[in-house]
Amino acid sequence: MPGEMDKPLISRHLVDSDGSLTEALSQGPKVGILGSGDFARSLATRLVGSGFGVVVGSRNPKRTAGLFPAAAQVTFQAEAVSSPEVIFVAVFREHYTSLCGLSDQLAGKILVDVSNPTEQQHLQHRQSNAEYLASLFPACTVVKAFNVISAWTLQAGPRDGNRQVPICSDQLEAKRSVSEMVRAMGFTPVDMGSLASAREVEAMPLRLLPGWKVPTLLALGLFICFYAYNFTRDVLQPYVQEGRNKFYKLPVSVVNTTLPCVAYVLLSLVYLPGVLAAALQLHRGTKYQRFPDWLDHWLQHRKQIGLLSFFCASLHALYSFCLPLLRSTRYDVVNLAIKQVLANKSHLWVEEEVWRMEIYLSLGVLALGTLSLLAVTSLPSIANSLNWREFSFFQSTLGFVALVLSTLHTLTYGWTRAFEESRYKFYLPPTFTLTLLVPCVVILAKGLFLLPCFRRRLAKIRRGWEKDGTVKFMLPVDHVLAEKTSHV
Ligand SMILES: Cc1cc2nc3c(=O)[nH]c(=O)nc-3n(C[C@H](O)[C@H](O)[C@H](O)COP(=O)(O)OP(=O)(O)OC[C@H]3O[C@@H](n4cnc5c(N)ncnc54)[C@H](O)[C@@H]3O)c2cc1C
Ligand SMILES: NC(=O)C1=CN([C@@H]2O[C@H](COP(=O)(O)OP(=O)(O)OC[C@H]3O[C@@H](n4cnc5c(N)ncnc54)[C@H](OP(=O)(O)O)[C@@H]3O)[C@@H](O)[C@H]2O)C=CC1
Ligand code: HEM
Ligand SMILES: [Cu+2]
Ligand SMILES: [Fe+3]
Repeated sequence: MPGEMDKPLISRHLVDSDGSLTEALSQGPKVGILGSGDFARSLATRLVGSGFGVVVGSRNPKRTAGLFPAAAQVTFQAEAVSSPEVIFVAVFREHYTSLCGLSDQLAGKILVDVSNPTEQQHLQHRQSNAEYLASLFPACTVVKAFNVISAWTLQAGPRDGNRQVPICSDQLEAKRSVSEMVRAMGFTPVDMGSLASAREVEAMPLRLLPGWKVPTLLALGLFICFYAYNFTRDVLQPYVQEGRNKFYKLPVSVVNTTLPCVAYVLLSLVYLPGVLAAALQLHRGTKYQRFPDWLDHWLQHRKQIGLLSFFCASLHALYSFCLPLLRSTRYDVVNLAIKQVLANKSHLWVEEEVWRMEIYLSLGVLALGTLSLLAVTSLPSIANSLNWREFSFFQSTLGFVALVLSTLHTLTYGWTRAFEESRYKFYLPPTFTLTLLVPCVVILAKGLFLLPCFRRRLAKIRRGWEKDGTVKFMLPVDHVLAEKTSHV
């Protein structure tokens, strides 16, 4: 649509000194909106605020006019669609057919489909809402846009909501015009290709934190298992075997021996797939073979698993700082002091215990500090400012350091407890011993891969070297060429 659409959609001149927007708007090309609901109102507000001329088409303009900004014109649908080239269809899919009476006036115009299907509709319809609209108005060009932006973000502006607006259409020109509008409204257009991808764009708002489901279920599962184990050892066993009531431990103490174990196991599960991947590449002698699906999926969920580990470790640190505040801790301290006095002992000081505590707490703090660096670098705005070597340094190298520090923290906390019979309750070993297996495998394997023979081979493989040397690619056999070159 040359001419009208060539002009920038938004007239760049500033509004008049008296701030009256209406004159400014009359010059810029008008934008039409069909529908007068929540989305239409927010869209009109944003468009007016971005300097566009807006005309709203409603079945009942009298009733709805008062809801729109003064600068927007609210009239009947037929009148609203006569002049604008771009018209937003802010009605639900089930009401598209009610617009068919406007087909003649709409012919040749750009219709922007902003609709979202419900989960159930999305599964029920094979055709996306946008493609359905295009089938009802074959003389129009349909562009899918703005469906992932809520009416609130549209109204408030992109500062506190999602800024990206996925756009798709079969007509490049139409996509360009709408992209310009998107930018003028302060959002960022993301080209999603042809209208065939409208279904994928309509699925976006239906997803809830993709990629977090499996890691969250894993963390929850680990928490339940470790909590049950600690409850059995720390509460049930004293109750059953010694008649001592330790149920008061449930809210804090048992949680603070469960959370660290979850954090620590999750952290090791972040680095285990990398080790398995490296072992596979060494074994196959190439990087040009896909990892098995389960490993691929695991590698793609490391960020979520890592952040959940950091979350649990942070809660564990907070709980640990609260331990001295517990009433039970105070009673224990006073009772211990009385016992000391009654036993006529003055000086309670176990050098080894003092050192043990000093060391494992300090290691815990260092481990958490290192993990927070990883958490910070996984924020998109920070990650985008790092090159892949810097990102890998933080995520891979520092991540491994955090794993080693957490292991030392756990070992020094455990100290010799794993070898003291009294620590076994119902014959169950101290909880920290269960957490050590996976991290130690990862640390040993990573240590192994640092040996020059493995490190050099891995580096070669990652630069494209292959074990059996020949890189298999076949040139088309050309007999004449073969003839000519055979006696070279
Ligand atoms: C708090 C926290 C936040 C995290 N945030 C993120 C995040 O934002 N994004 C993220 O991805 N992870 C994140 N992680 C997970 C983890 O830190 C990273 O995935 C890290 O890169 C894993 O490093 P690695 O050494 O295990 O494996 P990698 O260095 O990723 O390598 C894994 C395997 O892939 C193969 N490989 C690696 N490089 C190459 C190459 N150049 N060519 C061919 N094959 C190669 C090798 O087999 C290697 O062993 C986070 C973890 C934590 C604890
Ligand atoms: N609300 C939001 O945050 C978002 C909404 N959207 C999409 O925007 C579109 C509109 O949503 P929303 O504004 O919330 O919905 P509303 O119900 O608030 O408004 C829909 C409008 O459609 C018109 N309409 C209602 N019933 C009929 C009918 N039977 N026949 C013809 N037209 C009818 C009405 O306008 P009138 O009476 O003036 O003709 C009504 O104002 C939907 O497709 C939605 O998926 C997309 C992203 C976010
Ligand atoms: C500021 C940081 C930290 C502090 C102050 C801290 C403190 C503590 C304390 C006080 C205990 C003993 C808990 C109890 O018996 O009640 C403990 C145990 C433990 N901590 Fe930490 N810790 C920190 C960070 C971490 C991190 C980052 C990890 C691993 C990701 C971790 C993993 C563990 C484990 C596995 C145990 C043993 C739990 C058990 O088996 O009972 N800690 N820590
Ligand atoms: Cu649908
Ligand atoms: Fe997944």
